[in-house]
Formats: sequence, C-alpha cells, structure tokens
Amino acid sequence: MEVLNVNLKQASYYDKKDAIKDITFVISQGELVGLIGPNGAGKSTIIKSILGLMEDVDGEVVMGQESKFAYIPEHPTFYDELTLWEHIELAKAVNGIERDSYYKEAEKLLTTFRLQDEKHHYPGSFSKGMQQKLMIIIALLIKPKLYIVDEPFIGLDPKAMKDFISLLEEEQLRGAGILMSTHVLDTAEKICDRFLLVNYGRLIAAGTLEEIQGKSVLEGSLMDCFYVLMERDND
Ligand SMILES: Nc1ncnc2c1ncn2[C@@H]1O[C@H](COP(=O)(O)OP(=O)(O)OP(=O)(O)O)[C@@H](O)[C@H]1O
Repeated sequence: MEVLNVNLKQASYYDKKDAIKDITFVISQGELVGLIGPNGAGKSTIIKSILGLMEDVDGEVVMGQESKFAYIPEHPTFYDELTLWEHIELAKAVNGIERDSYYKEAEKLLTTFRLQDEKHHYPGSFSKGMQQKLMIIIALLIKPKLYIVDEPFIGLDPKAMKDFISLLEEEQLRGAGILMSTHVLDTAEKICDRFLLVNYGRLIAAGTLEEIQGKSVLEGSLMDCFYVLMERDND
C-alpha cells in the first residue's frame, strides 16, 4: 500500500522558476527511499512541496489513508521556552497520542540517545547533534505512517547514527514508509531500498541500486553511478 504519492509538475521561487520539474514517485509501506542529488538539485524544494510549504507549486501530493506523518528537518526547530521533556509532552498533546506506553518509550529513547541528563534542560543550550536527536525522538514517538527526513546524518555521532538507522529499520517493519534526503551516499547505499536521483530540478534516475547500476552501465557503488549519471545529464 502507498503511503506517499507525489506528482509535481513544477515548483518555483519568485527568482527561480522551475526549481523542480516533473517529479513523480510513490513510496510504499515499509520502504526507505533515498532522495539524492548535488547541492542545489532541488531535494529541499521537493520536500517543501510535499510539506505544503511552497507558494508557487503545481501538482498533487497524496499521503496514505492515515495522513499522520513526521518531518525531521535538517535544521532542528524547537521552542526556546520549553525543556526537552516539555517538548515530549507537547508532541503527545498536539498529536493526540493516547497510548499508555508513550512516556516509557520516551524514557527509553532518551537513554538510547544519551539525553537523560538533559531531560529538564532547554534545547537552546544543546549542541546541533543533541538538537537533532530531539527531533528524531519526537518523530519516532509520533509513530507515523510516513517519515520525511532531511539530511539526518551530518551532525550525529556514530553511535547515534547506528541507533537511528536500526530504529528506522524497526519502523519499516512496522509498515512506515520513509523518504530520506542525504549526501552520505555510502550509508544511503546500505540502508535504502530505492533511490531518486535529482539533478537541476528533474528526476534523472529512480530505482534500486541494481536498476541504477543498469542505467549507468556500471557495477560500481551508488556514488560512482551517481557521478556517471550526473555527468551524462550535464552534457
Ligand atoms: N528560498 C529560495 N529562493 C530562491 N531560490 C531558491 C530558494 N531555495 C532554493 N532555491 C533554488 O532552488 C534550487 C533548488 O534548491 P534546493 O534547496 O531545493 O536544493 P537541494 O538539493 O536541497 O540542495 P542542498 O543539497 O545544497 O541542500 C536551487 O537553484 C536554489 O538556488
């Protein structure tokens, strides 16, 4: 079953027409799809279009039956006047979450991500990685059908990265679909089921690693294929 169906004809900024053009893809339950492409390719614009944050956009974005989704932004956003734990309480209230295990799960995630000592501190005083962990914890507690994750790996320490990846795997098994934008291609290659390659605002390749290799006529890594397909598209 699909959790996300994207059909975007175009999205523009006032001084950048067609920042993205003809972007079409679906994400099914349990799938982790990597959104990759060079700086300025249009990944954030695709994500913003899905989230409904682009003013000038043509097309359609349909989320699965249960429209609950969680967005993990590249740049953490939080309330300066709320502590970490108050953010967790707020997420429960705002999302109308009633399951009894919520706070127990929150405690467990705080332990995993080594934030127990900061529980009653304000995230404004946290490092970038710690703020990012707060975004991740809240998204996981929402237990959405769809995750939209913007560059999660830059800033996380290796243990946090490993823990985050295995938690995402558990979420996939639960049936969640994930769209993840990243520049960390060696990790993407290991964890993603499929890839969307974006260049100059257009989708230049989509598929599994094997399919991408077929398209680039290369048995190499995702990074090698990506390089070949981009060079070919730039010609
Ligand atoms: N707020 C904005 N106003 C005008 N143009 C923008 C704006 N944001 C992005 N663009 C332009 O839209 C295009 C796509 O940018 P986008 O931020 O989507 O790329 P990206 O793939 O996310 O890049 P990166 O990997 O560097 O984050 C670029 O040409 C960029 O200059």
